[in-house]
Amino acid sequence: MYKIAVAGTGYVGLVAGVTFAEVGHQVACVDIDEEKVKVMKSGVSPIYEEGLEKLMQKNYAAGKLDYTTDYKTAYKDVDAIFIGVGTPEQADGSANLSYIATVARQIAETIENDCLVVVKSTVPIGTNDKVEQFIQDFLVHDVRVEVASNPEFLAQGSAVHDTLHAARIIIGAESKWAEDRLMSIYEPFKLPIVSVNRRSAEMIKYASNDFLALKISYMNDIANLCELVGADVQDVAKGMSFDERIGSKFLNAGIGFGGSCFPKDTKALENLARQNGYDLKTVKAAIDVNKGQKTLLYKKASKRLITFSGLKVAVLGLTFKPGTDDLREAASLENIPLLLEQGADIYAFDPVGAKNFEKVHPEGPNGKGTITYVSNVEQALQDANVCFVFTEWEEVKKVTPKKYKNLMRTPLVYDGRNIHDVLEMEKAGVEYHSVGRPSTSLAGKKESKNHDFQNTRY
Ligand SMILES: NC(=O)C1=CN([C@@H]2O[C@H](COP(=O)(O)OP(=O)(O)OC[C@H]3O[C@@H](n4cnc5c(N)ncnc54)[C@H](O)[C@@H]3O)[C@@H](O)[C@H]2O)C=CC1
Ligand SMILES: O=C(O)[C@H]1O[C@H](OP(=O)(O)OP(=O)(O)OC[C@H]2O[C@@H](n3ccc(=O)[nH]c3=O)[C@H](O)[C@@H]2O)[C@H](O)[C@@H](O)[C@@H]1O
Repeated sequence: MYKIAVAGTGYVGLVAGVTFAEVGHQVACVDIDEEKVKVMKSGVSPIYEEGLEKLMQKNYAAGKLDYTTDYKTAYKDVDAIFIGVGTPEQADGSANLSYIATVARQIAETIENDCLVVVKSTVPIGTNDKVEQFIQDFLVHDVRVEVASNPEFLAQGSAVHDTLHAARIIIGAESKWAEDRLMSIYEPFKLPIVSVNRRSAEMIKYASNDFLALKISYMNDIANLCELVGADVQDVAKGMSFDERIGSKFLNAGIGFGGSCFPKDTKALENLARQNGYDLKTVKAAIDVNKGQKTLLYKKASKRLITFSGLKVAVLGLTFKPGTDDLREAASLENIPLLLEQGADIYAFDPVGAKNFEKVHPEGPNGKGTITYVSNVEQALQDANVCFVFTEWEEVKKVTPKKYKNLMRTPLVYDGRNIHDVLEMEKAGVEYHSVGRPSTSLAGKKESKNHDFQNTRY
């Protein structure tokens, strides 16, 4: 059993702290947000993550887990401090490391024990070296302190499961002491561990996230071409997925990737490459494709409807993906202001994201149009002129073609997550547009009269 402190109780810090306690360590979760700490002490999770609240309550009651704003007491005599604070994007795309620096300074001035500092936040390559130097420079007591990298790979919506059943734990250490301590902290998880140097560990995180982002952008690029040449990207993805080298995951085309990480981590790596005089073309392309993808359906609908003024617009899904109440870089945040700007009356359904959306846009982003938050899909669809699907929540996936047809004033659906069957929608009389698939014939299919193949050599 180790005595551990975790700095930051966001998705990464809180889940790390709770799962460390669950496997037997003694954990203090530190945050600067007093309200958050109060909420957590009362047994309530400040974020929506399946299974998290239960584990919080269980380990808090067992005395293995505590929450505090008092970092001085929390850091003073622990074996390890995990840093899980944010590294948000700055205007030039680089990562903002000021939160990390603040914690490093607090650690340097506080620790009275030999301590391993572990950077869990996603940080540019070389940051761990700087954090270690910084702590050494400001160290008040004569203790041994080293920094190790331990990037996190959990996905929001399945954070607890992903942590307890992670595909691998990455450890980036520069000494046997640091490596051994981190390995034994993770020993009770019984998971595969890959131990490398700090810079490689930092790179593994960016390379993994950006590879996944690239995979999505690649499929979106192919989807856009599919539309032009009459192929169906879902069938294409299915055909590709049987090749084990490609795999079946992250092949879903749609209105692009959002969330707190892919958008910022692609930009941060591209920025880092630029700083080093290297043109990271593949990642740049992934960013570029994603930019165009987010408002693709809005643009299509604008062409079709000319204006949204006075129209009732059903919006299904606000969060960047299902299973989370997080809105960061969600497609809804780009599309809804455009719709409101044109005077649309939006009826938005999201099982958990509405409250957060309201916080960001309390009166509607631009003062034009209106936005009403409803508690079920039926209320959103009732008498709507057009519907946009932004998030593939189960409640949304379950909407039948008949329901669209019967509830909407005009059954016109723009699906950014490709969740419905094109033919079924057509049969029910719904005009259906998705990404990289043929639209229903009600939308007017283009017949190809192209005989160029006669001149093509294969
Ligand atoms: N959200 C995710 O799914 C994943 C995030 N990451 C990375 O982990 C890092 C953290 O991300 P999130 O957990 O999403 O961040 P978050 O923004 O949800 O949480 C950060 C927390 O740190 C607190 N904080 C700020 N300064 C502090 C200080 N000096 N002492 C203590 N607490 C402080 C904030 O009040 C906040 O509660 C980022 O680098 C991110 O890229 C990595 C994998 C997954
Ligand atoms: O570093 C991070 O923060 C995390 O980023 C992602 O996790 P997350 O952002 O929670 O969500 P994902 O499930 O990866 O989805 C990200 C975005 O990609 C989109 N996506 C995903 C898969 C797909 O096939 N198509 C697609 O458009 C989703 O709709 C969503 O907007 C990674 O999956 C995690 O491994 C990583 O730890």
